[in-house]
Amino acid sequence: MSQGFSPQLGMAESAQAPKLVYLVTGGCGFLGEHVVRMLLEREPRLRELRIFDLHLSPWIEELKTGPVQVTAIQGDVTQAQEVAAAVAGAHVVIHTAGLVDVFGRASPETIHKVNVRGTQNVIEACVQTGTQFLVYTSSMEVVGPNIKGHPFYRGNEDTPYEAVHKHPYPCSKALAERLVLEANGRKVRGGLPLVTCALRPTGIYGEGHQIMRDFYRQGLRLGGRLFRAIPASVEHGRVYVGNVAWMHVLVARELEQRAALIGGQVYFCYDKSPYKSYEDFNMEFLGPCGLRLVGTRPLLPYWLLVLLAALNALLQWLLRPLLLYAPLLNPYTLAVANTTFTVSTNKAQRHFGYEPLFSWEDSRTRTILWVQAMEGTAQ
Ligand SMILES: NC(=O)C1=CN([C@@H]2O[C@H](COP(=O)(O)OP(=O)(O)OC[C@H]3O[C@@H](n4cnc5c(N)ncnc54)[C@H](O)[C@@H]3O)[C@@H](O)[C@H]2O)C=CC1
Ligand SMILES: C[C@@H](CO)CCC[C@@H](C)[C@H]1CC[C@H]2[C@@H]3[C@H](O)CC4=CC(=O)CC[C@]4(C)[C@H]3CC[C@]12C
Repeated sequence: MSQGFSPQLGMAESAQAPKLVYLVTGGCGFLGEHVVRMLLEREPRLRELRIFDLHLSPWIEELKTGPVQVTAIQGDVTQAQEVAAAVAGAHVVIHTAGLVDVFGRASPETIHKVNVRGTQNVIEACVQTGTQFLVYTSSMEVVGPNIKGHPFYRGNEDTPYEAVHKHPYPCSKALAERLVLEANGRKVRGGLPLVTCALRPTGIYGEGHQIMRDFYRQGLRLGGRLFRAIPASVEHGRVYVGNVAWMHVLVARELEQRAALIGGQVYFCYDKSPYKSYEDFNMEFLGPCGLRLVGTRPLLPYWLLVLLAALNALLQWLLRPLLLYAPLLNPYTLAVANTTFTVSTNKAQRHFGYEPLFSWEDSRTRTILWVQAMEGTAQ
């Protein structure tokens, strides 16, 4: 049961009638929306695009006027039947849906259920319905930073690193990634092998990034200032959302032709974004929007930040019966922000010809324009 998926876009093939059906889970999320739009722009063989999400966004309606059939499916990845119904007949699944929570908003059980069991449901749906190609959005968090705070400096997919986690989010992403990679080669309905791979973005930024929005609003509340908490020397890997989306589209396109090479592999998502600390990187966008980062060195000593983070965790636990207290600073986010983790690799280029679609200058400009368009700029 070959589904006629030919990733090499030869002239003859691209001129053929579009026939592929793609499913994007989490297609209304920050990354998912960019993947959806990128597919519509850059996958000429697309006949139908299914967008599966717990919460459907109104912008989907605008996409329905184009030549590709856009099907919105409100559903829950934790419900195996809903997933199987959405996957049936799809050639490719891009599984970006996930619960991204490092602030203690959701319980560890819920994070596990959505990220691990949800991924298991997607895999089983592919097997049952005969869908052969699965791209999973993993995360740098699968590798690190680890609980020991070891730096990962310009590492690649083969760099040795002790990946030990305790927090529910990285634990769930690591388990889910393992499930996806182990499923590579399983026979799907019809007898062909499932081909899977996992993409590991570092911290994604760009239009629609909720945490950037939060920092911007916090800066406005503080009179146009943010206060440095992390030393400028701690490098944190970042990658532009458009390039992450492009990597998903490209690897999905290449999965059949290069199944032996790509199947069962992991790829960090990378581009030409500069290596900087989390806060200095954010200032690349927030600075031109009128915010200022106060201090060349952290204003508070590290031990005090550790204490404040622990206090926040305690308050979260104490207040839980009454209200949800989930500030940005907690022991986990402090450890991640304060540990160098950057990647330097060309594996995606070698395996499936990935080059960033957006230069650093473009990525920066697009993100600045998005921040400026937010209500009440600080200028
Ligand atoms: N934001 C980041 O910096 C990074 C994100 N990632 C991964 O990228 C993926 C997308 O993340 P973001 O776009 O940032 O998050 P997001 O929260 O903006 O998007 C996730 C989407 O999944 C949907 N979703 C959640 N639970 C669901 C369920 N039970 N059933 C169906 N849909 C469900 C949400 O409604 C949302 O639209 C996630 O898998 C995340 O782990 C990886 C590395 C970095
Ligand atoms: C100490 C604070 C002072 O300003 C700064 C706190 C920043 C944190 C909220 C972020 C620092 C690093 C971020 C994480 C990182 O980019 C890797 C991630 C990968 C994912 O898969 C999901 C998101 C995240 C965990 C991201 C979350 C926010 C930070 C911890």
